[in-house]
Parts: sequence; C-alpha cells; structure tokens
Amino acid sequence: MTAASLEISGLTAGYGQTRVLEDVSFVSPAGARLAVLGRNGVGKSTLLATIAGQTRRHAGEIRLGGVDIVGKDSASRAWLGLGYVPQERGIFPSLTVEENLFVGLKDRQRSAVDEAYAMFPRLKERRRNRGNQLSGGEQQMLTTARTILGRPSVLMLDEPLEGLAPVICDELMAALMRLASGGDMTILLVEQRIRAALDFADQVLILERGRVAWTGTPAALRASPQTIERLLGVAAMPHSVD
Ligand SMILES: Nc1ncnc2c1ncn2[C@@H]1O[C@H](COP(=O)(O)OP(=O)(O)OP(=O)(O)O)[C@@H](O)[C@H]1O
Repeated sequence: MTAASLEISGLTAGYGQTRVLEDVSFVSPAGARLAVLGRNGVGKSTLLATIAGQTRRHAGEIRLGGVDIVGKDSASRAWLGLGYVPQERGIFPSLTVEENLFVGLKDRQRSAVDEAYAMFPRLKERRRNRGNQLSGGEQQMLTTARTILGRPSVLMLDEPLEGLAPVICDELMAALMRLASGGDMTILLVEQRIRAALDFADQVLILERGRVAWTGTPAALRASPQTIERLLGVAAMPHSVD
C-alpha cells in the first residue's frame, strides 16, 4: 500500500462518559512523520486508540485517505490500511515468532516474513520461540514488525522504543524513516524519548489535557525551550531534545 493522508477534525473521545480528548484537529499529509508528544496522561495513547476505533468517540471526524472511517470497527479500519501498534503489544503468547508474523501478513505470501527478519535480525534468531519466551524488547520488535508486514498506509506506534536497546532503537527509527520517505506509509509516533521523536518527525503535535496545545516542526520546537518546558516539562534535561 502507499501512504495515505490522515485528517482529524473536532475529535472528542474517551472512555464511557469520561472525555479525554477535546476537539482535537490536525492533518497529516500522505508520507508525513508526525510525533505526538505531551506529559503523562494527556491523552496520547487515547488519541491513537480512538483513531484505531478502540475508544468511545463523542464527536468529530476521522478520514483515512479522504475516506470517513468513524462508522467502521477496528478490524475494518485495519483492512482499510490503518496499522496500530498499541503499548500493550498484543502478541500471541502460545504462537511462535514466525506464526505471530504470519498473522500480520493479511493476504501476502508467507515469504514476506523475510522483510521482518531483515528489519529485526533478532526475530529471525528467535523465530521458533514462542511469544511468551521473548523479552519485552523482543515482543516490541515482534508487534511492530507484524504490523508493518500488513503494509498499512498509515502506521500508528505507541512508544515503540520502550524496552529496546539503543542500537535497536536506532535501527527501528531508520527503518521507519525509510518507509515514510519512500512514500510507503504515513507515520504517527507517540514517544517518551523526545530526542528520538524529534530526530524522526517532520511535524510535531503536543497535547495538553486532551487538547492540541502546540503544532509545528521539530526545528521550531527545539528553538523554543519555553514551549518544551511548559508542555513537556523537560527543562532540567536540555540535552534530551538536542
Ligand atoms: N481504558 C481506560 N479507561 C478509562 N480511562 C482511561 C483508560 N485509558 C486511559 N485512561 C485515562 O485517560 C487519560 C489519558 O490517558 P492516556 O494513556 O491516553 O495518556 P498518555 O498521554 O498516553 O499517557 P502516558 O504517557 O502515561 O502513556 C488518563 O487520565 C487515563 O487515566
């Protein structure tokens, strides 16, 4: 699949009657790399889960490649090209690594799993191990690779670097960069590692208490320490965003 645009307009959503997101709007053009940042609990995960169709939407529109998807369930959104790697990972613990990857292939040939092994050689070494035998970092690689194998047009990743060794973080970010700049995918990245997120992104959106508090480029954010301090609270760690 080729990259698709994602348009969010007036999105208000949450859990049951509780509203977490309030009137969120933004547009990611096809092939964009959007970093979604903000302090703990501001609604970053809820935003991705809402786009994936896994929370209660109270109002607003979600368009994938121009198509309104709010009436579709999660599985239909996935088939329409929306890839989602949640924080909880969601691998199948009793299946092997390779069997888990097969699940992500949709209608592709089984040989396509080699793409996952090229991205994460560690998964190839572990391909006969069961999901419950993997470390946290390996599970993270597996769920990310499995989603990418489905060739989504928009890929949403919720803290994909958590638990990964630094060298694997660099490899994953480089692989994601290639997918976005090759026009294969639009990528939305929620990440606590601000420096890695800013190195990767071409757009930044910062949430505060469920609302869009700031949007701009990574360069503009780096040039505004006050914004970083106010919305991300990392003034004491200036090198974390260098
Ligand atoms: N399944 C749920 N049911 C009810 N409330 C939830 C649920 N998941 C999250 N929340 C609440 O929604 C709010 C936003 O949480 P969310 O996980 O989206 O924030 P976040 O910015 O991703 O935080 P973090 O960086 O800590 O992951 C929080 O108040 C949280 O307690």
